[in-house]
Amino acid sequence: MRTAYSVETVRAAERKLMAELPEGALMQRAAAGLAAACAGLLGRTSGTRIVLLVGSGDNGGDALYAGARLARRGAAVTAVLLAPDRAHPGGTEALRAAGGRTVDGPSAADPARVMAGARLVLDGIVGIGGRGGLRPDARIWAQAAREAGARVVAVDLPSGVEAGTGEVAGEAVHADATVTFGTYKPGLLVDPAAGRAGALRLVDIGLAPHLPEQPDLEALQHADVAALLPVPAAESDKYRRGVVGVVAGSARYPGAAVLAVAGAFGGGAGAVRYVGPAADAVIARFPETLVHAGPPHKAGRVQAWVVGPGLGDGPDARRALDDVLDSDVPVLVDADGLRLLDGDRVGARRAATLLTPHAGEAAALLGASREDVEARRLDSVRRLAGEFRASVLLKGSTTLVADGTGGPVRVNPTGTGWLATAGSGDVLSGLTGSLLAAGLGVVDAGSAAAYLHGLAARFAAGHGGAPVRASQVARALPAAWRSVRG
Ligand SMILES: NC(=O)C1=CN([C@@H]2O[C@H](COP(=O)(O)OP(=O)(O)OC[C@H]3O[C@@H](n4cnc5c(N)ncnc54)[C@H](OP(=O)(O)O)[C@@H]3O)[C@@H](O)[C@H]2O)[C@@H](O)CC1
Ligand SMILES: [K+]
Repeated sequence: MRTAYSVETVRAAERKLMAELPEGALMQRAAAGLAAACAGLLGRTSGTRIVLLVGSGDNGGDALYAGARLARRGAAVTAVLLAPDRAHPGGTEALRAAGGRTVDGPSAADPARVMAGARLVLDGIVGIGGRGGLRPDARIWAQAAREAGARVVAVDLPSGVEAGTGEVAGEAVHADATVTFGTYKPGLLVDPAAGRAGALRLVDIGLAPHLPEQPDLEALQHADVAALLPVPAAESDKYRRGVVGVVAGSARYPGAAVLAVAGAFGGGAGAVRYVGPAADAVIARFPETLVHAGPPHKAGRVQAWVVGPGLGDGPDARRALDDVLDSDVPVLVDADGLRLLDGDRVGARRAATLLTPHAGEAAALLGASREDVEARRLDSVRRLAGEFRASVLLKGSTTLVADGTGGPVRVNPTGTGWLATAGSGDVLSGLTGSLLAAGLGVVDAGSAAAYLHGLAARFAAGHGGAPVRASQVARALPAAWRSVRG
């Protein structure tokens, strides 16, 4: 599991750790890890041109000390000091002593000339002390770095992103890799900031013992998902494996029912009950489905419900939604179900409720704009969970799952742009419902399902990548299970 902590928590842990260590030791640990990562990336340091972009804080100090280490290995290192009179004094001295040179950033006439021939640029403009996007001087240098074709390695964070939230208020560095210290920060895992970070590398500086047990953010990895997935034992029957009920589809959108049921089978439910007007289409594709035409509560035993995909917004849809919300088993509400949702009814439920909006649906629920939700994903998912007193899975490039009780938010690392296709959300809803029916908690079910779903899309897109349809994502779910369990 990858975990991330807020900036305040990181600062508090750093203070405790620093109190145990000699002055400057922590920065040396960071710089040593950073220099080693850069040397690894370059392969050869001797004679290699490296440019450091150095801001006014300790982030610039890390870059300068790492630059000094690389200069001692034979690299030709130039530090561009963006605030020359406030650049880290010890770091500047160490770099010069190692044979590196410094350039006054704001008064340099031609950034392109400074960058010429650089294979690596270290972004030490700003780290966890940053606020807002890149300032104009920094922007010019970040742009010159990209135009020079150098690999950009961000120190701790890509400069210009909000470390604690993943927001990007203005311009930010686009890094090929980020070397971060002590722990991941939310901005490295949540978009839009995560999309600027490139490949992540964590350098151990001894911070872990000083961090609280509960992180702010968690990202599952293969082994975590494998441990969550239900595997049938010899004595399992369909109820032990979980029966999931799917209330989805309409005369107009029968396909949504088929895709949600496909997802439900892909989640390993012992049985899938379908309730709604698209039974013929469902049976034609999945003859093993148990179909029912009456109200959901008369459908037979169900251990979790999925309601909403392609449901439409007529009176039948509303009745079916309310019927399911009156049940005492976990309920996942998606798509049209979210448009019809009665917040009081959700708040009054005793069993768990999981809302699974995409950004547009989340915006409607929050009375915000879609752009706002996309720009502030972490804040949006937490607000939704708080307002509806429910768990929320916010779909998108970095899908988030919040439980509404202030526990860690889960962020999905397997997402892919290929998933932005009609019907892929229907597959996810069925898949998640299946895991709920098997007895997983809402956050575990949502995050494990998002993980498998992303992986399945990647497998369906294949090596190199090709467009996929939602039904292909569902078909690739067994491969995703095998990959995780193997
Ligand atoms: N603490 C530790 O133990 C360890 C910390 N470590 C390292 O220290 C980093 C944190 O260092 P930090 O606290 O000095 O802050 P930092 O991020 O360098 O920037 C602060 C300065 O930037 C400025 N600034 C603000 N916004 C800006 C913007 N948008 N664009 C441009 N400039 C902007 C602002 O200046 P001002 O607003 O006054 O002009 C402020 O003074 C951390 O990320 C890690 O790399 C490691 O060595 C491990 C041990
Ligand atoms: K940085």
